[in-house]
Amino acid sequence: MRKVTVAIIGAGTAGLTAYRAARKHTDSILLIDPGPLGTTCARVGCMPSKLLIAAADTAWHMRHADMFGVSAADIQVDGHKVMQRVRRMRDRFVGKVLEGMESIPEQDMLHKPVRFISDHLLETADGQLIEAEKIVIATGSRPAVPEFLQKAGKRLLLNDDLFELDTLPESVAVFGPGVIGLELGQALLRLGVRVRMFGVGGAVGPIGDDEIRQAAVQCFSAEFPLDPDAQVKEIRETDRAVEVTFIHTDEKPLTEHFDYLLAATGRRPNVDRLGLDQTHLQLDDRGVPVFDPQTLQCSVEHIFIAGDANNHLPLLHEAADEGGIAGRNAALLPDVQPGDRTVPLAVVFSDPQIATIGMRPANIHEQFSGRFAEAVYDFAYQARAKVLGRDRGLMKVWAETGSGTLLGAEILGPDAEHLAHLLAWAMQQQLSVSDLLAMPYYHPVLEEGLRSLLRDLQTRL
Ligand SMILES: Cc1cc2nc3c(=O)[nH]c(=O)nc-3n(C[C@H](O)[C@H](O)[C@H](O)COP(=O)(O)OP(=O)(O)OC[C@H]3O[C@@H](n4cnc5c(N)ncnc54)[C@H](O)[C@@H]3O)c2cc1C
Ligand SMILES: NC(=O)c1ccc[n+]([C@@H]2O[C@H](COP(=O)([O-])OP(=O)(O)OC[C@H]3O[C@@H](n4cnc5c(N)ncnc54)[C@H](O)[C@@H]3O)[C@@H](O)[C@H]2O)c1
Repeated sequence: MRKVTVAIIGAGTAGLTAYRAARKHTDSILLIDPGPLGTTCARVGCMPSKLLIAAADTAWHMRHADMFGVSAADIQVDGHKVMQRVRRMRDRFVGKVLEGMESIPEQDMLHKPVRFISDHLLETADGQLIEAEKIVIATGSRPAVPEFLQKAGKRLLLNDDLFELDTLPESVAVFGPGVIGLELGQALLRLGVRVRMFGVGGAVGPIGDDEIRQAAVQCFSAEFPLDPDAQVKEIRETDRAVEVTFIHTDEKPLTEHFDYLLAATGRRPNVDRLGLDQTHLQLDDRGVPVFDPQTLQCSVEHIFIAGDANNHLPLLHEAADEGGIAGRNAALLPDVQPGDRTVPLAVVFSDPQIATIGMRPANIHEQFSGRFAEAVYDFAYQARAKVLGRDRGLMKVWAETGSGTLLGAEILGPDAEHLAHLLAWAMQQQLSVSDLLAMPYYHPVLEEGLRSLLRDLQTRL
């Protein structure tokens, strides 16, 4: 039996940062992962999706060049070349991660999946035992595919599969207008793929505010058929397609055929195959260990959980931050300290982009009832957005009455990624509306739209 001070299960973003943080305090450490290595973000997540979107944006701008009096005639999208670049660049990003892992001594790694057989004991499939004083779970997540979508058979695509396609398909039915569905579905559409998007319950992306959600539905459905609350009657795999029967706007059933069905219906943490029932860990109703988001410590004091595995904030920068906190706390147990968590920030790389910053609207309504004000801004009136031909979307900011402290914001609009950072950084510094209004604003820039919103918000405080 191998005995170690710290075992880290999963060598993705969270696991690797946990390893580096723990390694500062102990040499007795084991990083366990059967692979494929290289992180979800670089292999099948953030990076290949952004590469596909970059190609799609280029095609879209060329197609819309006419509005500026510029003609880009005969635009061709070469599906093979698009996918080749996605994979070539993706492989570089993965290569960088693997290169970074070369500094990890081979004796610190175990390339096998493990399960718990007790609070301190892990076992590989071939019976190898590892006794660990402290354990960090960092096993990530995988797509959650509802049973009825499985009827698409071999025409069912997950994000992992999409990037392996040799060329672009002719048509794709996208299930789930969440973050992945919007990003990949819109990118495919802009590359010339026929896309129809189906949702449930009306949700679009991570948007919490109803007015912004409705604006998003309007915006996206002007570009492709999107039903955020679809009634899908049947999914069937045929010899040459996947057949989707759904209730159309005229209340009649309609059947359409697609090359593929892309399931983007959410992700589930990889904790169900870890043998957690063999431990004393307290689990929530989804089977995820209950944990403290500040320290990442679970109910069994020597076990920590970081990254997508805890399903708290399944984003790259959060996985990295959590890995660092969990690795440090595991190594130094019982000296467990709350780590620095940053203001919540999420960006969807659709067009228009979507961003959520700080507290969610529902929480603001609950926790600041009668003590907050909000203001909304329509990008249709924004000079810079009009110049760029990208004047679609809404932005909302919430602030506490009296103090004027910024509480949260949601943006559907051009370059939301940058405005979102500005707001997140301001919130992290606990700036107020008047603090932000005292900042310089150039002309003509998108930030002037934020200033108009803040002036309006100031009058409501
Ligand atoms: C299509 C897509 C696009 C995305 N885009 C963005 C984006 O633009 N921005 C952003 O912030 N986030 C994005 N994300 C989310 C981001 O990729 C994840 O939040 C992040 O990669 C999670 O890191 P992690 O370390 O928790 O998991 P991972 O990187 O998945 O690492 C988990 C590791 O655990 C290993 N493992 C699993 N089970 C076991 C076991 N039993 N034993 C040992 N090892 C095991 C796996 O092999 C894997 O290496 C995207 C995700 C997807 C799917
Ligand atoms: N830009 C980014 O930061 C980025 C990009 C991609 C993924 N991610 C991360 O990955 C996570 C997972 O992304 P995701 O898009 O899979 O999940 P998600 O939770 O964002 O969206 C899932 C969507 O599927 C819908 N849905 C569920 N069941 C359905 C069904 N049967 N039919 C139709 N629709 C259904 C949900 O209502 C929701 O709108 C995100 O929450 C995010 O944390 C981040």
